[in-house]
Amino acid sequence: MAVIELHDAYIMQEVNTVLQKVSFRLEKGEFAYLVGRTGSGKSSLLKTLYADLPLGGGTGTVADVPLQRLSRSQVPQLRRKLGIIFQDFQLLFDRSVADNLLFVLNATGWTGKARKKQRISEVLMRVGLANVAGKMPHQLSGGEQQRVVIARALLNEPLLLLADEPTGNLDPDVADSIMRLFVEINHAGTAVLMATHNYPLLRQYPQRILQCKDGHLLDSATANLELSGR
Ligand SMILES: Nc1ncnc2c1ncn2[C@@H]1O[C@H](COP(=O)(O)OP(=O)(O)OP(=O)(O)O)[C@@H](O)[C@H]1O
Repeated sequence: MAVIELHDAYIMQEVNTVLQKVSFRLEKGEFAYLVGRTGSGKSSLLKTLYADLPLGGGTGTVADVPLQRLSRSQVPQLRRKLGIIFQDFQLLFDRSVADNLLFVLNATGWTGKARKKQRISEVLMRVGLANVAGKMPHQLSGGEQQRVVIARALLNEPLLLLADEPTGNLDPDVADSIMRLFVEINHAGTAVLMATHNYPLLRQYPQRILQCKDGHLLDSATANLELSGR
């Protein structure tokens, strides 16, 4: 079963085509990196997959939701099936870690105080942060904050995690531990598509690679990629 299936898809920023004729499938439980020089279209592709940008042409399905002609009301339905780890989705700094997570549970229709509390401890435990629920985000290190962002993405047991540079701005040891967390989550059955510039991690944890290049998406599953430089 595919969690992402694009066929001749056009990835657009307003009237400009960023990527053309993009076709690939990501299967349930699969892991793939998304690489490419700065400005090559990685974020635009991810944004199209979670319906922040409209599909410019072709067809696409993410977690069984068709992307073409998606109505506003279907966007939350799609996003509930995804975990999104993106610069645009940072923690709310005016409330505690638990309240950040609660905010998402409330927005996605969870009910029952005890159930919500239970789910919050489960996801924090899952990312190795059992004791931070009452802390404010600014009391945490960058790596801990990123773990909370990952915990938040796991709240609704997503089929697919979309991550944009989740190890950016972290020192190498912390980046490595975040990467191991992604591998663990993936082994538990969640598909992962991760945009990254972190070539050492890519070599250390080899996986399928999708590369944005010259307006096209290349796939290590079907082509030899040249990955020198950014
Ligand atoms: N909000 C926007 N409006 C118009 N054009 C945009 C917008 N965001 C990005 N673009 C353009 O779309 C193209 C692809 O950008 P995108 O952010 O997808 O690249 P990227 O591969 O994610 O880059 P980076 O590695 O720097 O994050 C670039 O030419 C960029 O200038």
